Amino acid sequence: MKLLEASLEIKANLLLWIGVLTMLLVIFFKQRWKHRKIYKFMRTMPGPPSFPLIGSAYFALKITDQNLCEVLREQMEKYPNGCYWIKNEPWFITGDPKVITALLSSSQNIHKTQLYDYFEAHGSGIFCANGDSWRKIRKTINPSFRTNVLNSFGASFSYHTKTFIEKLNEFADGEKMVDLFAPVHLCTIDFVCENMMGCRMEIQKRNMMFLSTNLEKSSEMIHTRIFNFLLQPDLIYTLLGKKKELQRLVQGMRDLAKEMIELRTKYREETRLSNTNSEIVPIFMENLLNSVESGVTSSERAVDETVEMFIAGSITTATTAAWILKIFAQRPEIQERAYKEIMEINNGQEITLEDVSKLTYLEMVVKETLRHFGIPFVGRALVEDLQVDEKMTIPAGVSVMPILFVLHHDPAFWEKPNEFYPDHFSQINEQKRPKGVFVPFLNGPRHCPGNKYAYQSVKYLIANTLLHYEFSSDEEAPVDIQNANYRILFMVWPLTGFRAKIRRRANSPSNPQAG
Ligand code: HEM
Repeated sequence: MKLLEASLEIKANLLLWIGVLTMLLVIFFKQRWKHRKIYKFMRTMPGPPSFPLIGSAYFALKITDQNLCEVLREQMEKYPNGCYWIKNEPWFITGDPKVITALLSSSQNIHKTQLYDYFEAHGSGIFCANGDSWRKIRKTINPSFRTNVLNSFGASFSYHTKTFIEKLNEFADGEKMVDLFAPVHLCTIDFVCENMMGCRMEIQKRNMMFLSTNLEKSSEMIHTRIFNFLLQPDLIYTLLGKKKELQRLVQGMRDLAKEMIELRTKYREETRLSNTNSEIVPIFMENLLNSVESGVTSSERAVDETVEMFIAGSITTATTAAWILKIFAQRPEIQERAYKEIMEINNGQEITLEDVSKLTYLEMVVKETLRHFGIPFVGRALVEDLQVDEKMTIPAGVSVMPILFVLHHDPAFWEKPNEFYPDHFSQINEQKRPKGVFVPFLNGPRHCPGNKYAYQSVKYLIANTLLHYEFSSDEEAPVDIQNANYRILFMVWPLTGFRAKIRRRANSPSNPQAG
């Protein structure tokens, strides 16, 4: 009897196991069938070998804070259009202009990949938003970047640049190598606070250095997490105390955002009460507060949007301007040509916002800086099949990572891909180059709305600074720019910092000894 019971139990167990196994197989094959297009695409395209559980993510194990560009470059050389299984997700990593152009011009494939979720530590605003939430906020902010609004920033640029020029005098002994990033960043923060938020916060005069150093640290932590799978689970991140540290670093920016929202709200109320009919320029904060008043945006979300605009508008322009000063210091012939152009505009007097469009050589320098050191890659999760050409369609469900630094160094389009050579952007060379191979601000529906503002503010700051100071360096200019190591903090950063020696020009307009 006991024997019979035992045999029945074994049979029942066996049946149970067969049932479970069949169910798992059904789920597995259903998934494979549902995603058959993805599996087929991933099989047919080249890519590194993939292993159970980790897929092909093992290549990321070599990544440190300082060699990300190098590792990606290595991978791209092996697989220029490469398929990777990363944590069970299909990725297509590419520097191919055809794929990048098709992706950026798609009106449907504008979803950011999951990697952007880590940026929510800074705020859940437009940068990470998708779907309707993104559409609503993008519609709200677009008018803030129209030409008439941008043209109204002249007085603010002039005021804060004068403060910057005064501050730089502290370091202008012509001897010491000084890291220029924080002073430049405080100035671009002052620009953004006044031009985007309508608040003169005097960040430079109040020496609010922590805003720059904290943003540098928090951005570094977020970028490290993106490429370190061990740090990705929330539980581990919290237990290691990193979540708390990030919150602490971001707090100062959130407090500043709240302060600016309060100030601008008060200003709007006072303007309404005083019944003045003066026209209010629709800067970013005006549009945002209108959207809060009409119930489209919540007050909490308005803080997130303010923080994100603060970051997007300040750290990118500061990185670009600081790179340019570093390059001037290492390449006196480029500095001299830019200086000559600036001197010819107003005979050595202040460059105004209207003058900025005449600075064609300086614009070439800005573009060449963005070609080498701009945002190195972006990511989009396809929600619809992406037809690249008659031979290639990337199926929905794949995440695509366009590597802009590979596109921007493709020898097919650049005469001296690895050199700093502003003439890549001479009128003739620009006309020869196909569209879509230089996209530091992307193209299409999700392009950077701040592109014109970025050129305007960087050119304004550099031109007026160069009238007063000359830069030099102890560091040699690298011969092969692309094959060096860099950090990534939104954009590409030098490992040695943005260091240069500063000397006040004898004929500087504010030099008491100037003739
Ligand atoms: C040299 C300076 C800049 C560069 C190279 C740059 C580049 C970019 C790029 C590549 C993106 C797309 C990022 C992605 O999809 O992952 C982007 C987005 C964005 N940028 Fe810029 N940017 C610069 C300056 C600015 C400025 C000055 C502002 C505002 C004042 C700004 C505001 C934004 C915003 C709000 C987004 C998100 C747009 C959206 O998702 O719809 N950027 N930027």
